[in-house]
Amino acid sequence: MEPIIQMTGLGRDFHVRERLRRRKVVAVDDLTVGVEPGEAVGYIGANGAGKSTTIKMLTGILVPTRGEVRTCGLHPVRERRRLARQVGVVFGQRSQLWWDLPVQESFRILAAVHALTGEAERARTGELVEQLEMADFLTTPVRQLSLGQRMRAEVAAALLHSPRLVILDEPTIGLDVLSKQRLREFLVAERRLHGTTLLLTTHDMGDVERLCDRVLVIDRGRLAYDGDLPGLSRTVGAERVLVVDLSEPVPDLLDVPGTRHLASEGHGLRQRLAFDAEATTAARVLADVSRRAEVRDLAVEEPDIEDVVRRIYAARR
Ligand SMILES: Nc1ncnc2c1ncn2[C@@H]1O[C@H](COP(=O)(O)OP(=O)(O)OP(=O)(O)O)[C@@H](O)[C@H]1O
Repeated sequence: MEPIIQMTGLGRDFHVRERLRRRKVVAVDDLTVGVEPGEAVGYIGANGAGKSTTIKMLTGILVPTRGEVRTCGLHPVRERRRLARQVGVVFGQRSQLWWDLPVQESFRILAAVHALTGEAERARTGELVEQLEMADFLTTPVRQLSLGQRMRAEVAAALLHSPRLVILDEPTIGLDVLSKQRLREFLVAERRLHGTTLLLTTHDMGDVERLCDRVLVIDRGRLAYDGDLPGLSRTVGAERVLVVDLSEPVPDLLDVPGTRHLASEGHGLRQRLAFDAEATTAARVLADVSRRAEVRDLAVEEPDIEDVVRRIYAARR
């Protein structure tokens, strides 16, 4: 099958004026990545790493300086209108809704733009209204919506024409826990029902954990990692954490080989020990702890993904 996104040696420079000089900023460099139909890909990186620039090239907003890009088999700049029929884009910070119109009017206009009419329009709008729980604010002008409501309306607007590829730039930024959860559940369902391909940039690792089966890390314009989340943790040797509940309070377990004591609660009844999964195992740490105190319960926590990404950047400096 033809990849839905294919970037080959893709690059984009900007020339910025600094006092009297012009300085070249290489925003994206030598990016070669293919995304297959149906994949859900998290595109992550620090501020200024080049995520938005990549998305703008994928959607035809920016012309690349170097290399090639095909989105849905199309040339994004030259075939931008054809591409718009197959791609839905959500920019967390920018709206494609009409500020003074009720939400449902925006949907009607967008449906007309995409030549979606009659029963097809009713069915798709009905599906989105139900799944994104928008019935209560369909007649409310967009400017009066809460952020969570507006984001749901934005996502519905971008997905009204059932695009094959949905690109989301920071879709959950600023949302409360419940709104985030709703939006994520919707995207998971949309993908399951329609085989939609997702590409999302985010600083929220919860988005990546719950939505994506592949992660691309971009660092200063270049691809730093391409694989799954557990692999990302292994690559940087991130620590896991053993949490032990003990039968009686004991002093902090500071000398368990291969571990770092993180914290104690309840005068030492619960202790948290970080360990490097490459250097030792949870079983070995547990055996050592058991020699010092009776363990009533335990849990092993996976690496904190924020920490993982910080380590990737640090390793490349
Ligand atoms: N229009 C522009 N003119 C000049 N420089 C730009 C322009 N757009 C982006 N850049 C520069 O290109 C680099 C990459 O920016 P980009 O917006 O793609 O990063 P990002 O990963 O999306 O960051 P963020 O997470 O902060 O949104 C940065 O150094 C940025 O300052």
